[in-house]
Amino acid sequence: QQSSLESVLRLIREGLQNPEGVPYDTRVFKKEYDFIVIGAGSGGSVVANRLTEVPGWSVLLLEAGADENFVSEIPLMASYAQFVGFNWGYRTEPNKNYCRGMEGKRCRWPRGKVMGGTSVINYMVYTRGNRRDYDLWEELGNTGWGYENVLPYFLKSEDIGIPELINSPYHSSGGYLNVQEAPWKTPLSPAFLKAGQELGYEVRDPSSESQLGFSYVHATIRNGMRCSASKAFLRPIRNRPNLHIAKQARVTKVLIDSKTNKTFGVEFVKNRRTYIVRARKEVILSAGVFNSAQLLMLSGVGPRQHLEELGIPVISDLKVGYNLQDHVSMAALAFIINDTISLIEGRLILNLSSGLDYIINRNGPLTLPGGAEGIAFVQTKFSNGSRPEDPDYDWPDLEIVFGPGALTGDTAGSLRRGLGITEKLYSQVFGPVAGRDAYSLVPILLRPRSRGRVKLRSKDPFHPPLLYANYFDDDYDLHILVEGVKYAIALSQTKALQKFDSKLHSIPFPGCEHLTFGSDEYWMCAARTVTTTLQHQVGTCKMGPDSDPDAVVDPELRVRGIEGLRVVDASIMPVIPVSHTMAPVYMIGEKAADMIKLKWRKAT
Ligand SMILES: Cc1cc2nc3c(=O)[nH]c(=O)nc-3n(C[C@H](O)[C@H](O)[C@H](O)COP(=O)(O)OP(=O)(O)OC[C@H]3O[C@@H](n4cnc5c(N)ncnc54)[C@H](O)[C@@H]3O)c2cc1C
Repeated sequence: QQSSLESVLRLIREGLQNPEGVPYDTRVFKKEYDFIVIGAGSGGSVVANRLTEVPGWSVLLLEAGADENFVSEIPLMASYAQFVGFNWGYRTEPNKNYCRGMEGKRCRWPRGKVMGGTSVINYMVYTRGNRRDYDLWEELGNTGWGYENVLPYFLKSEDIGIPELINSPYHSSGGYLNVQEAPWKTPLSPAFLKAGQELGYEVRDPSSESQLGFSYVHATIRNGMRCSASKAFLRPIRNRPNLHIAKQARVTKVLIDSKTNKTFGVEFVKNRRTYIVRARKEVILSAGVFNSAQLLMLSGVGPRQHLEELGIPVISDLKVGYNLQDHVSMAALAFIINDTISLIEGRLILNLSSGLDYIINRNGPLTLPGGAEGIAFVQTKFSNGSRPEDPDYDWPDLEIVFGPGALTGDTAGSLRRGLGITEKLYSQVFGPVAGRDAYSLVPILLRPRSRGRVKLRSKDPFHPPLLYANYFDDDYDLHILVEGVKYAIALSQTKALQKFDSKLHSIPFPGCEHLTFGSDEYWMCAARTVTTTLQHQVGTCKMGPDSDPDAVVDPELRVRGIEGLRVVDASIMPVIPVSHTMAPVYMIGEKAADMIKLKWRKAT
C-alpha cells in the first residue's frame, strides 16, 4: 500500500514530468531525410514510429502543435482539453438546416493541434467498426482492405488491459496502445447494460465476432490516464537517432515538381523562420481530415476549377475535399433522476475527494473517458433494408452512447461551450433544471448518406479552410436519427433504468415549440437545432482504384498522378466505418507503414 505522499510524488512523476519523457524538439535540420511525415496525430505517430524501426532510414516528423499537458491526461476532463491551446478551433460555415441552436449557426469541429493530434482532445473510446465496413472498402476496389486484411493491423497496435478479453482472438497484448476500461463506474451503467438486455440485445465486446450489443466503454487509457498517440507511439522511441521531431513546425506546402510530378520536399515555418527540407523517398501527409485536404490543394493537387479560382497552378486535378462524412448525433436528451449518483460538474467532478481518489489511487470519476460509460450498437428497422431476408445481417446503423451525466449537470459550462450551444438556448431549456442529476443517451447516425466538403478559403496557408457539413442533406439521415431518439427514449423506459425513476426533460427547444413534444416532427426540429457530432469527420482524400473518378489516393494511399506522396490519416476512408474513428486511423497507420516498408525494401 502506498502512502499518500508516495502517490502524489508518483503522479507528479507520471503526469507533470512525463516519465517516458516527451519527444525532443529538433531545431537543426538536415537538408534531406528519407521520409518526411506531416502531422504527429493518430496516423502520423504510427508511421513515424514504424518507419524508424529501419535503422538505415531517416525520418523528419513535423507537428504544428506543442506538447500535451496535465489537463489532457485526465480522462474525465476531455471536454476541457479543447480549451487549453490544443485546438485548431474549426467551425462549419453557417447553415439553416443544422446547428441552428449553436453560436452563429455553426457546428464546432475541434481538431488537436498538439503532439498526438486529435487523440489528445478526443473522448478515447476504442471501437473498430464492423467486418462489413472493411469488406465494403474492398468491394469498392480497395484490394487488401477487407476485414481479414485489416484485423491484424488493429491487433498489432493493441495492448489489451481488460482481463476477460486477454485471451480473446480479437485482442492482443504487447502493442504500444493501451486499451482498458475505466476502473470506476456509477451505479447507472450496469442498469444501461440490463436495459439493453431487456430490449433483446446481448452484452458483448463490440470488437468481437459480432458488433451488435451493449458494452462498457473500452478506451485508450493507461493506469487511469489518457494514452494518446504521442504517448503510445512517440515517447517510447524518442531516443532513436534516425527520428527527428519538430514541434510547432507548421507545414505550408508540399513541394512537387510540376514538370515531373515528383514530390521533393516540404516548406514549413518554425519560430517565424521558413525552412525547405527535401525528402529522398517520400512525403507522408498525416495532417488530418481537414488539413491534409487543405495542404494538398495549396500544393496544386485538387479540383481544377476551385484551384484556378484561387490562382493556384494545378498539378493534379483530383476531387480533394469531397466525400466528407461524419457521425452526426443529438446529445441533448437529459433523463432526470431522483438520486445523487450522476456526474455534476462541481459536485462529483471537481471536488477534493474525487481529486484525491485520482491522485492517490488513479481511480474514481475522473477516470471516466469523457464521461462516457456505456455504448450500444443497434439496428433500426431500416438497417437491413437492402437485405430484409437475411436474419444474420448485423451492420448497425445506430449507436447509443450512455453518459452518467447530462447537460443539466454542465454547471461550469465546459460541455455547452465545447458543443457551441448558445447561452440563450442553454438557459431557456436547461436553466430551470441546472444542477439536477440526470443521465444522457446520445443517439448517433452510423451510416450517413449525406456528404460534406472542405474547400480553401484562400491561398494563404494560415487561413482556416471552409468546412461544409451538409448534415441531413439526405432526408434518410434525419429519419434514422429520429429513430435513434425514439430508441433512446424506449431504453429509458425499461425496468432497469426506471429503477431510477428517470424522466425525459421536456422543455422544448427554441424554434420547435410549435410542434407536439415527442412527435417525429418535433425530434426532427430538435436534431436540426442541437446538432451534435462525435467529431468523426473522414473521407476528404478518398481511397479508391484507378477506375474511381472520385479517388484521391490509390489503395496503397499514393496520391494519384503524383510520385512520392501518400496520405495516411482519417481522410483516406472511402466510407465511414460504424466505429469511432481513432482506432481505424491507427490501423491505417500500421498498414501504410508496412506498404511503405515493402516498397522501399524491394527498391533497395
Ligand atoms: C472532441 C473529439 C472527440 C473524439 N472522440 C473520439 C473517441 O472517443 N474515439 C474515437 O475513436 N475517435 C474520437 N474522435 C475522432 C478521432 O480522434 C480522430 O478521427 C482521429 O484522432 C484522427 O486522426 P488523424 O491522424 O486523422 O488526425 P489528427 O489526429 O488530427 O492528426 C493530425 C495532426 O497533424 C497536425 N497538423 C495539421 N496541419 C499541420 C500542418 N500544416 N503542419 C504540421 N502539422 C499539422 C495536427 O496538429 C495534428 O497533430 C474524436 C474527435 C474529437 C475532435
